[in-house]
Amino acid sequence: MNIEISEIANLPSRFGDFKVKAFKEGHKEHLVIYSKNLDDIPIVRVHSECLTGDAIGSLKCDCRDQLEYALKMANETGGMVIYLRQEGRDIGLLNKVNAYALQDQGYNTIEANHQLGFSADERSYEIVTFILNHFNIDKIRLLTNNPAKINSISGVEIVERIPIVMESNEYNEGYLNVKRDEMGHMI
Ligand SMILES: Nc1nc2c(ncn2[C@@H]2O[C@H](COP(=O)(O)OP(=O)(O)OP(=O)(O)O)[C@@H](O)[C@H]2O)c(=O)[nH]1
Ligand SMILES: [Zn+2]
Repeated sequence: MNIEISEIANLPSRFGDFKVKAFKEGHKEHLVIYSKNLDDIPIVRVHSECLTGDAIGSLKCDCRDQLEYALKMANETGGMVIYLRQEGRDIGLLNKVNAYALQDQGYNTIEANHQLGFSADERSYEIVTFILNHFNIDKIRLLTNNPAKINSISGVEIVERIPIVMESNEYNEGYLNVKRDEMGHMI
């Protein structure tokens, strides 16, 4: 894996004063956002890109609420958000919009991926191990509800899982139910 690594920069934000570092992996550019006070066993959120939720405020998912929650927590108690450019569980933005179009016709989030020829979740997390090693972090407390994410992160010890359960709304209720019932999410 050939990874280009940026300098460290300050990033004052509406959620607090952070430091950021970018990691370029092929055509994907990931961002690590972290507080100045990082514990030996830091709280880490591994967040996959969701342009529709994170930037546009879509109500179809819980991504933006989770991102804001994680950034607030990182600011208040110390921690790191690893923002991975794996849009749409790594099927990409165009395919995710096509998946949403299928969802408009009644397919659920998994069925829509399958209709397009993808598995339910195409993501991988090798870069997370690389990033944590780079920061000399070998133990983390991971903010997630997703058992597949816990199983896929290797090379570092996850000493604790911290739930990140957001309130549902009428648009994302079905999506969250599928995550719980078919993807094993602990919500
Ligand atoms: N293909 C597809 N991707 C979606 C859909 N809704 C949200 N996503 C993507 O799902 C991903 C959500 O990732 P995370 O925020 O890391 O959350 P997670 O894997 O569900 O697990 P948690 O850590 O428990 O939040 C993002 O990449 C979103 O773009 C959908 O209906 N179809
Ligand atoms: Zn989302």
